[in-house]
Amino acid sequence: MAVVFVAASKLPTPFAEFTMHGFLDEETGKEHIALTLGEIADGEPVLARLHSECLTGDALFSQRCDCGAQLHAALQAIAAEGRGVLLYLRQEGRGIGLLNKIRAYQLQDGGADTVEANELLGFAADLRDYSICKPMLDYLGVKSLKLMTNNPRKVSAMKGFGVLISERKPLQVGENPYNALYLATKADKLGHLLGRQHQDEHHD
Ligand SMILES: Nc1nc2c(ncn2[C@@H]2O[C@H](COP(=O)(O)OP(=O)(O)OP(=O)(O)O)[C@@H](O)[C@H]2O)c(=O)[nH]1
Ligand SMILES: [Zn+2]
Repeated sequence: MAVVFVAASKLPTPFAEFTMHGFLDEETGKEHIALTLGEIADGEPVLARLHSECLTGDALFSQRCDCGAQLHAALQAIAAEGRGVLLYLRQEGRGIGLLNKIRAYQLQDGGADTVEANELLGFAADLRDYSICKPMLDYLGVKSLKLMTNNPRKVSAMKGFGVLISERKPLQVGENPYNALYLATKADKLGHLLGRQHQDEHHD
């Protein structure tokens, strides 16, 4: 079982006209997408975002999280550079799925934080598996990333799969009164690098 390429098309957006590549994970049946811009298979580091699905933030303007603002900012940055890749990964709710995320939000409405809510539902805090990224990047010919993320787990996961990370670019956008506690919990319990002191990190 593998993640296989199925079809590609143009995807015009307000930011740029991307190429959209569709992939099927034959093991889970999940359908993932890569948006690409420019020449990315030349071996040079590629501006990249590995974005986990958040229907509420990405499509419904939710302010409970920072996902929509991060998606917007990442596409804008790729368009400004004229070159890059965004993998849109269908691992909603850090891998627990949309309906369980709503259950988790209900628990958070009652006072739990985002990690406690997952645990109360019997899930680990973060169930995402980034191994799906590797065959997608291989298909696209991308070998090295300038990765837009605050999440060190994404950096170490990619390195573990042999993908070079030339640079981590912080992506701190979309903070608001509704997601302040959520972002603080990500920093405290999930290791996200959200302090003001974090500058771009260069890796060898
Ligand atoms: N279980 C759960 N998932 C959430 C909650 N809030 C947001 N999410 C999910 O968290 C994920 C966030 O994905 P990303 O923005 O790609 O990843 P990240 O770990 O925040 O790292 P960054 O690259 O720094 O943004 C999405 O799958 C959201 O659906 C929550 O309260 N509970
Ligand atoms: Zn979100």
